[in-house]
Amino acid sequence: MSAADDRAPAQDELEHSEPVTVPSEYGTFSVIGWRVPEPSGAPATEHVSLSAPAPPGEEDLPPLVRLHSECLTGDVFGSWRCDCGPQLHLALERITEHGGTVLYLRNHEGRGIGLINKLRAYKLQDEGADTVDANTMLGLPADARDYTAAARILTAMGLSSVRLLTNNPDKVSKLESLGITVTDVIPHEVHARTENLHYLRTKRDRMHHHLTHLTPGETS
Ligand SMILES: Nc1nc2c(ncn2[C@@H]2O[C@H](COP(=O)(O)OP(=O)(O)OP(=O)(O)O)[C@@H](O)[C@H]2O)c(=O)[nH]1
Ligand SMILES: [Zn+2]
Repeated sequence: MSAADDRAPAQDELEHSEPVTVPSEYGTFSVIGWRVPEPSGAPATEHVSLSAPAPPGEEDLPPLVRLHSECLTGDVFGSWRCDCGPQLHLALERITEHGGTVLYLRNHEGRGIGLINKLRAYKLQDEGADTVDANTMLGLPADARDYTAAARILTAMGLSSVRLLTNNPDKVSKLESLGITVTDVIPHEVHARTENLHYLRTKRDRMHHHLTHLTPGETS
């Protein structure tokens, strides 16, 4: 353990590791781990940023940023119930091509209700509820995500003005309310599948996501 690890951080202090290089199938990233105290006083959550430089000709644009909410089932296990896995892979590709940062938010699993509650919500969806009502039936918010940690990390990285990869207008307004300027909202739509079509239509119709091509196999 290093001297830095021994040091007791102030209660609301943002901690981070030094950047390390991670080569991957998408390209090479500069990766930083971030530890952000939860406002509730709950144990701090560890997040991770993956960044790549902008190519010549694109350095003067605000950086591309993807705020990716953790989805263990989609991101790691390749679940087809949602579009998270393909969205993550598309973001990593876009960031290595155009430069910018993927910020992987690990307190956002299940739109902020956690993994076990998300799986409980899946059970209710299998019994007929949609993704919004399933959360509500569990006595939980339809979307419990808080972007304070994301805004703190972006600010610490010097990214106060960004081009955001998202289909979710609520994500844009919440980030802007925390002091980050979103100069452009760049659609981040991936192929719909038969298995996630109902879920995506619910996101479009009830959560106002900009999803324009909801036929399996199509993307914008
Ligand atoms: N509670 C709940 N969470 C889900 C469900 N399906 C996916 N998620 C979670 O939803 C989060 C991703 O949110 P989305 O609404 O898919 O997309 P978004 O991040 O708001 O918007 P984009 O930036 O356009 O991707 C991840 O944390 C997933 O774990 C579900 O049926 N119920
Ligand atoms: Zn998912």
